[in-house]
Amino acid sequence: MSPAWHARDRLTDPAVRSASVSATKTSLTPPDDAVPPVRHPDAPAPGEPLGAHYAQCFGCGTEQPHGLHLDARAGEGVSVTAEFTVRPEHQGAPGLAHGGLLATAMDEILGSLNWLMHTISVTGRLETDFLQPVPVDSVLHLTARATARHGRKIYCTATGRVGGPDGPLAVRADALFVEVKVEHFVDHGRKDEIEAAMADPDTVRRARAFEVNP
Ligand SMILES: CCCCCCCC(=O)SCCNC(=O)CCNC(=O)[C@H](O)C(C)(C)COP(=O)(O)OP(=O)(O)OC[C@H]1O[C@@H](n2cnc3c(N)ncnc32)[C@H](O)[C@@H]1OP(=O)(O)O
Repeated sequence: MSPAWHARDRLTDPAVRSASVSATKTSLTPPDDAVPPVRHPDAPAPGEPLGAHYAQCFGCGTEQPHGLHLDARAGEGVSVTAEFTVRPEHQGAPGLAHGGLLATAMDEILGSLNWLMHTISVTGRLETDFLQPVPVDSVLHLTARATARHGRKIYCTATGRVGGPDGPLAVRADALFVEVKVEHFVDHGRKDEIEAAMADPDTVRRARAFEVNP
C-alpha cells in the first residue's frame, strides 16, 4: 500500500482534503442562521450517568446481551462522554475492531446528546473518519457535543481516543440528527416491542417529558 494512504498522510492529501471540504459544505454544515444548542435546565449534571434510553438498545441497553453497553455521562455544556471497551466479538480483521461497529459506537454517543437537550432525535446522516486501527481490548474514550441547531436539525460531532481522554485520535464523526415526536417510534416500530416499551412507565414518562420545550 502506498505510504500516501497512511492515515495521517490522508488528511494532508489534497484530493482527500478537497473531497472532505466539499462534503462539509453540504448537509453537515450548519446554515448561517443556525443557533447554538441549549442545555436543558433539567439535564443531568456533569459527570452524572445518563442511563439507557431503551433496555434492548444495541448501543446502550443493559438487557441487550449482544450490545455495546455504552454508559454515557453528561459533560459540560451540550456534551457527553463514554468509555467503550473493544471486545473480541467486535472484530473485523484479526485482533482489530470492525469499522461499522466503531461507527455504531459514534452513533450511540451522538444520540446520547438528546439527554442534554431533552430532545428526541434520530440520526439522519453520519459521517465517520477512521484514523487508526483500534485493537481488541482497547478502551475508546468517546466524546460528543452538539454544535448547532436549525429547526429540527441538530448538528453534532464526536471523537474516539484510544487509552485515555487525551490519547491518540482513532475515530471521528460528524452527524446530523433530526428531531422527531414519540410517534415516530410508534408509527415505525414493531408492535410487540412497542407494546412492551409502552408498558414501562419510566420509558413513557421520560419520552413525553422530552417533548416539552424548556
Ligand atoms: C431516542 C434516541 C435513540 C438514539 C439511538 C442512536 C441514534 C440512531 O441510531 S437513530 C436510528 C437511525 N436513524 C433512523 O432510523 C432515521 C430514519 N430516517 C427517518 O426516519 C427520516 O428520514 C428522518 C426523521 C431522519 C427525516 O424525515 P422527516 O421527519 O420527514 O424530515 P424531513 O422533512 O425529510 O427533514 C427535516 C430536515 O432534515 C434534513 N434531513 C433529513 N434527512 C437528512 C439527511 N440524511 N441528510 C441531511 N439532511 C437531512 C432535511 O433536509 C430537512 O431540512 P430543512 O428543515 O432544512 O428542510
